[in-house]
Amino acid sequence: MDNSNIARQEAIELDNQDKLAHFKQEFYIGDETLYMDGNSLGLLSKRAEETLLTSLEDWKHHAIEGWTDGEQPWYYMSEKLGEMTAPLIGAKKEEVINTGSITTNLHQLLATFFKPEGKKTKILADTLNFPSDIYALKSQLRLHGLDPEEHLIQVPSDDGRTLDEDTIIELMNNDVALLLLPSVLYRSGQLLDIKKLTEAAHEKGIIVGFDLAHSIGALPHELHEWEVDFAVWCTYKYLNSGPGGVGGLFVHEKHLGQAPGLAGWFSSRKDKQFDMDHTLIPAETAGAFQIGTPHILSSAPLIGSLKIFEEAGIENIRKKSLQQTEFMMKLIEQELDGFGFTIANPRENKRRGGHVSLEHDEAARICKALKEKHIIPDFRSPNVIRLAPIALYVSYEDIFEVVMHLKEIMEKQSYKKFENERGIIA
Ligand SMILES: Cc1ncc(COP(=O)(O)O)c(C=O)c1O
Ligand SMILES: Nc1ccccc1C(=O)C[C@H](N)C(=O)O
Repeated sequence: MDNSNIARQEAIELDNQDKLAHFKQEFYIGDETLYMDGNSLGLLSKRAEETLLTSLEDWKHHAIEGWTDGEQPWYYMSEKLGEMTAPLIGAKKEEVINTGSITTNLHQLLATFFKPEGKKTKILADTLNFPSDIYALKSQLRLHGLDPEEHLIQVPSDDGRTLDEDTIIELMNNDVALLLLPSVLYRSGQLLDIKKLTEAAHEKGIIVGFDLAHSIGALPHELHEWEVDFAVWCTYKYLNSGPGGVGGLFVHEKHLGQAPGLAGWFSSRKDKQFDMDHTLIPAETAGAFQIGTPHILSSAPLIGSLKIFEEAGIENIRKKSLQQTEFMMKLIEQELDGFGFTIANPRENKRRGGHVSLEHDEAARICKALKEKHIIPDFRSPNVIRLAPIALYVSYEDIFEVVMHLKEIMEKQSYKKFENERGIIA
């Protein structure tokens, strides 16, 4: 048997031993498709579909009464989802609420926690974070009358892929009021040491926020114990809530009880909200950081989806995800040697998230060639192919197939018939 046949055999054996394998049947995907893009948009599960349909039924049968009656009362849905999400991030249920999007939640929490005072007026972030977070930071600085050129410090990267925690810590000086970082970097998949960074920042009196977009649902967190001040995330990636699915936020217990920077009537204590008083009495939970009416139809699928996480267990998901990405990297090294690929994510388990980051000069058109073969990766400019074998619905055999198709594309140079440019949505 040649090496690729040995690898196929290994994939089949790993699938046979896999205790999470049965979850794959719960997700919708074309028979021919090998979906590697669950880190951008997760797949629809039957359970998410069911809980969305339940909310439609509640609307159909209860109309306005659906806020309190019906199977999934809308008035409490964001809190219920917060409670279901808490175990995925190591939080108490009061510390979590399902609301907004990453960017709007970030605005809310910056409006609440960024309080420039005296010399402490700067925000520390990095040069590799997703642009939306940086736009939010700059606009919040401007709202305070501060010039981002001077007040936003962005930690540089030596290799353009990863960040060095010690360099970040060196930049935590007494001028810094707030630190915002991604837990996992969206391009390279590097997982930062949240605990170490939080401890170091707190020693300098810096408020710490994390963007969990690329880690929630992929790996466990201990936000309460690590004393992270706040966190934001989306639910449409690893949590499979659907396009535009409502996001979430975490505020540490020690900050609960304070008024939200951006208030609205859904920031209210639930029993007080309909008093319609013009003085806000904020919820004593993370619910206080909601603003307006919750987007029920974009929240309901998450109920079903999170039930799958409750059953599967985030520790088991992480274990499988690490084994799958390891298997994928091993195959890439074995089968794609000499074709010009670089594995850009860190190799140690404790420094990587749920996707493999492959760099290639022809990445944009290699992605197009993969899509022609019904393999869905994503491309991130200028040269990254992201491949995310999602533990809940990708098998080891799927991973084997993806790498073998990639090999064929490179051998036949079939990518050359495409332009090496990104599409409108990369
Ligand atoms: C790290 C990160 N932050 C922020 C965003 C933007 O989030 P949203 O559009 O939900 O505000 C994304 C992806 O869309 C992301 O990957
Ligand atoms: N929200 C989206 C809407 C349309 C297309 C992609 C996205 C993404 O989420 C991209 C993702 N944040 C990324 O890591 O690149």
